[in-house]
Amino acid sequence: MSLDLSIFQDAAQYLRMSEEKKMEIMAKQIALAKTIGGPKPVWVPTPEDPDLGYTRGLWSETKAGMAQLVRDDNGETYAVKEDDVMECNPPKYHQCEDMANLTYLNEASVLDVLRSRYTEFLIYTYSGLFCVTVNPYKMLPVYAMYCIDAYRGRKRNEMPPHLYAVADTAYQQMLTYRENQSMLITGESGAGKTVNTKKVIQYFALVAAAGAPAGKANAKSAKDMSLEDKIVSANPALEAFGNAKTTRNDNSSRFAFHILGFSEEQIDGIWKISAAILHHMNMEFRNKQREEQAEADGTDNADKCCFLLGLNSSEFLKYIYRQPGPLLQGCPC
Ligand SMILES: Nc1ncnc2c1ncn2[C@@H]1O[C@H](COP(=O)(O)OP(=O)(O)OP(=O)(O)O)[C@@H](O)[C@H]1O
Repeated sequence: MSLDLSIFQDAAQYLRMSEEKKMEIMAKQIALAKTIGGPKPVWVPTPEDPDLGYTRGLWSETKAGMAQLVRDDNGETYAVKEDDVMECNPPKYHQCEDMANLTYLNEASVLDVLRSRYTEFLIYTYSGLFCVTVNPYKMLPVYAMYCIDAYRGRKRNEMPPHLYAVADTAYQQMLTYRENQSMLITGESGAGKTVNTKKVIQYFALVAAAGAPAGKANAKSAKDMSLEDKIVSANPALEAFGNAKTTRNDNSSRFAFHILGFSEEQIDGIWKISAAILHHMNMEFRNKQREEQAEADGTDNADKCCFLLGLNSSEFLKYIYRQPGPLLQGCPC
């Protein structure tokens, strides 16, 4: 029996294609495949368009071990070693939810599945145990409370791919086997690791709180809620100090420490140290011949840095930047 997508409300279209849409796409794919018993449908590299990577074509013939691939779009022939030919998958695997099921698991087919799903904003796709996520750069309603409810305690293979299914599997296994579980979230800068990590933490916080035994749940609710708040808030607080601006992700975060139980004095100290490091990084030095003779320029960055750290700035400069030999030798700080 197919899953009733109405449980996902607004999020349904971002999680699984409707049966009508699937049929429509399948018909198009069958038309593209077109050559049952004829030349094999294959992926042809598109060197003129590296972003596209591959386009559809047919394996027309083989000459001296080189397969002659003819592109569907412009009829050009491209020769590749026979062993390197990447065959297209049967139409039923187009936009499939688990790439481990592909008949031909090759780079072009993986890219095709991910790209074609992404154009429909189906951002989660399984590859066996892995869940591949493509950053949508817009908030989809797939993290709503009703989605969390829908994935809770359900079998992974009966639900559309989602990070929550992976999180739920880990949670259920932890309860069943009484063993710690790990999730690896990896990807390039800006891929969405932080956002997805936060969603996982949120999932655990909500599911674990909801799963507390009746009676106990009420008695402990205020305490549990503050624990949830602490768990969800811990990541951004770490993020604020651990993050850096990259060419792909500004990821700047500003989040307040009170929830995590830091005292006013500790918070003040953290801001002072952070500001001191920033001023220190902004210090410039007049170029003397030898590095150890460098002098701070006329800006007040050194003064600000030392004020924040409670140091005497002339002593600081003298010992850190002008003293020959080991840097911190004799430093009064
Ligand atoms: N699932 C998502 N839905 C909506 N937007 C997202 C999603 N994932 C990522 N983004 C967007 O992409 C931006 C970058 O994502 P994120 O900070 O999670 O990347 P990252 O992999 O942690 O990067 P870095 O390695 O640089 O820390 C986010 O600030 C957010 O705007």
